[in-house]
Amino acid sequence: MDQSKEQRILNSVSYNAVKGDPESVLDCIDNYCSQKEWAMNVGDEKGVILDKVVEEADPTIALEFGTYVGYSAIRIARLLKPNARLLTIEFNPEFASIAREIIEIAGLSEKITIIEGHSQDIIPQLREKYQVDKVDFVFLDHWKERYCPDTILLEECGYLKKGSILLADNIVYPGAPDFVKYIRSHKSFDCTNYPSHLEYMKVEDAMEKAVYMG
Ligand SMILES: Cn1cnc(CNC(=O)c2cc(-c3ccc(F)cc3)cc(O)c2O)c1
Ligand SMILES: [Mg+2]
Repeated sequence: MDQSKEQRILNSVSYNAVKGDPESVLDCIDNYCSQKEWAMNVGDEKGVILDKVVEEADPTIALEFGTYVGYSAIRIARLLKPNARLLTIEFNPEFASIAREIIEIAGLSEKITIIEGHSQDIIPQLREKYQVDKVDFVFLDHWKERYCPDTILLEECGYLKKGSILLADNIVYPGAPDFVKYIRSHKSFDCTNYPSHLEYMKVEDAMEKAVYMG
């Protein structure tokens, strides 16, 4: 059977990246996806915005929706302090298994837990099953129509604390209009928009940061 695009990305990382070096894994994926096959990684341009917000948050517990092949999980985890960890949720089992291998090549398997399943099912389990009390940083990069309901669910489950930082990808393209309307009109969130471009393309996109004010 023909290999998937995601399998071809793994092949490229496995062949070209330096084992244990997250930067070389990121560079390999960015080179492959800008020169060979486009893929929906946050990419190098929006990746710099992600880096800056992660450094601002300096999270102990980080949460990601939409692992895909693990590019943003590596971007986040490479910046985490020694005892900090990232939980990343992916519904597609093929993506999750490719991400597990790419994260292993980056040498970040100890800092990253991949949880397979649908976000709305997993969020209520984070406290009991994954010992999560509060989340310090959340990266939303999964199905765009899930951004809003999952943010509401995080708040309802009590995982957000004063200063928790949410960062959402693809605010312009593919877009998440209900999330933007909700978060910008919610009194407990302080929002900032970061104009950028769709990964590996000259198409306009943006990221939205929302700080929970308690
Ligand atoms: C199937 N699936 C598993 N995870 C997801 C969630 N991610 C996205 O949907 C997503 C899509 C695009 C995109 C797709 C087509 C296009 F023409 C332009 C942009 C870009 C992104 O950065 C994304 O995060 C979808
Ligand atoms: Mg995205």
